[in-house]
Amino acid sequence: MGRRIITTENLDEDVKIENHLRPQMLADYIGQEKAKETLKIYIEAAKAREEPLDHVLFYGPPGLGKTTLAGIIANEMDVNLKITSGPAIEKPGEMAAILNNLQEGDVLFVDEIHRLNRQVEEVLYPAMEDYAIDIMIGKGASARSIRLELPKFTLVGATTRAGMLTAPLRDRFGVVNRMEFYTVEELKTILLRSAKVLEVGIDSKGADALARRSRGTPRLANRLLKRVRDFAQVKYDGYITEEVANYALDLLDVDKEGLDQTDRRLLLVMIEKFLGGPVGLDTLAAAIGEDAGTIEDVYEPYLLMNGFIQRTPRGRIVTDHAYRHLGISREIIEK
Ligand SMILES: Nc1ncnc2c1ncn2[C@@H]1O[C@H](COP(=O)(O)OP(=O)(O)OP(=O)(O)O)[C@@H](O)[C@H]1O
Ligand SMILES: [Mg+2]
Repeated sequence: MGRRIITTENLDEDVKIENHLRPQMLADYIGQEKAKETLKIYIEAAKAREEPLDHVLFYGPPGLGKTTLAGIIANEMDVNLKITSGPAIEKPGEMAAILNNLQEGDVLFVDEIHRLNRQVEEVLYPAMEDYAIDIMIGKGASARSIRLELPKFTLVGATTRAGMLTAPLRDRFGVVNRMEFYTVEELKTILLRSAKVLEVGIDSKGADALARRSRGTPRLANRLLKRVRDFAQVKYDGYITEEVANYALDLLDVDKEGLDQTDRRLLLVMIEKFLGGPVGLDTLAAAIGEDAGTIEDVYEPYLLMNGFIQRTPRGRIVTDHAYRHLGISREIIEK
């Protein structure tokens, strides 16, 4: 499959622009009102008690601002941010070393935390609960375990797959936040702010057109902005209006509802091969040649939220809204 512009995964080109587009403080962070509200209270309370913030877990689809929030927590608490990820840590000793090098109050951000292996994860249990790790000394019969005290720290975990976290790990987070898709209004605000940072001219209707096609996801909004900017520069006089935005987005094959080719192909396969469903996740995954987990975490949430598909006990079904959007008549298919 070709690279999707609409993919919400982190592409290399994003990393460059993302870092200076990331809001640094809570007040600049748009949307996610519920998460923001809770964090604000916990941060204030922790600061007043001069204690580290309780461990925080963020979960939800990619590109909704989990990493950004981890950075903001560190900034608001005025402490260091250390970043690692589940797949990056292979041995318990590596995790122990990272923990042992933290300073009092630091934030340790563990991205893709559901991908930690079991032994590494077990190091986190006493670390999170008692700020201590148990280390084995010696070998064989003389082996014994000693307890090493750690500085008090805050673990911030992020995952796209909350269902894959083990219960003991999940239970050790004091604050658990689900990330929501952003509204068009929120995305518009983010886009106007990003345009300012990138020094791109854009009017309100241009921002609106981009926001509508960003799949509720700030990362995509910023990426589309960048693509459309290039386009405006070459084809128009560098200014993004509604017309420029729509023209560029049509060329990029992102439709009015923010669906790209992969989304549409998923719906079409469901309609053409499975008469609109119900079809099971694994069957669907095999039919379009994608991993079932990727469909579930990356493609499906947006399609579900916007009523293109529904989940039933017997599998996924395509809705009337999707048929209308694709311009396909249900009757013709069902004959
Ligand atoms: N609330 C927000 N306000 C403004 N910009 C945002 C906001 N949330 C995210 N962004 C922008 O979107 C980009 C992606 O956000 P971020 O990297 O935090 O997502 P993520 O949830 O960590 O994604 P992943 O699951 O792929 O790691 C960032 O560069 C940031 O500029
Ligand atoms: Mg991230």
